[in-house]
Amino acid sequence: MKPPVVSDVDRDLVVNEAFGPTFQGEGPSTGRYAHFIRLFGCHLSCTWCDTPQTHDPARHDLAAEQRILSIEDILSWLASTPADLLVITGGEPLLQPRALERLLCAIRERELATDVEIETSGTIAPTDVLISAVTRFNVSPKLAHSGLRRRQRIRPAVLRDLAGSGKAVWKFVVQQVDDLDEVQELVGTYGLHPVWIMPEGTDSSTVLARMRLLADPVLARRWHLSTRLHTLLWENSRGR
Ligand SMILES: Nc1nc2[nH]cc(C(=O)O)c2c(=O)[nH]1
Ligand code: SF4
Ligand SMILES: [Mg+2]
Repeated sequence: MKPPVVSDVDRDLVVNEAFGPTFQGEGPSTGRYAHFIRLFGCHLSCTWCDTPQTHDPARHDLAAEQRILSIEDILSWLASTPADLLVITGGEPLLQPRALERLLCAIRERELATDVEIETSGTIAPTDVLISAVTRFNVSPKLAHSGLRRRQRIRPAVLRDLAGSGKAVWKFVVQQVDDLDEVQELVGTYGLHPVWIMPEGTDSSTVLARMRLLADPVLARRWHLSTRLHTLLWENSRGR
């Protein structure tokens, strides 16, 4: 079966799931009451991807995983379930910039969320409208263990744009202590700040074990440590 095409039409978003309330599980806002929109589609293919249902036709029936939602549909959902923090994730949300701009501007106008965060891989530059409409980009540049070639995962101009936006935090997914040297190289080369280290893992025992290994080495580098709160609480459940 041919995979569905993600198009950037202005009035609709191609969505995998919308869910909440739950807690933001990752990064600086961990523990905040939050609603999520998971957009469909990703141009990358990390070996350990935890959301292959957004883009991988070898593992999922993509036609069954995608929903076309109009911006009005999403606004009505938010109006009926007041959001403090709205998190837009994926997949790669920045593949649908125009519709996202319209959504975020309408959310601002109607005051349907206090804060909006976008989770992104740091390989697609955000538009100026998106930069002004979001509270923060949680950017996760991928390391070598993602299995991607360096030129696929590290886009210097995009990293510089995001760093220059003043709205990016850098959340690196790490498997082992040695990965921190690779993070250090990227941080130094592109001037990335602030740095959050998050363990890779989709079950609570892996997340906890890796956090314990990473804690002291992360402190020694004066970086921040993120858990994956939703994984500790609910393992790999969908819609959490
Ligand atoms: N609770 C919760 N927090 C999250 N933070 C980032 C997520 C993601 O999938 O990008 C995520 C997620 O899937 N669930
Ligand atoms: S960038 Fe994110 S959604 Fe895309 S393959 Fe990597 S982990 Fe999965
Ligand atoms: Mg996730």
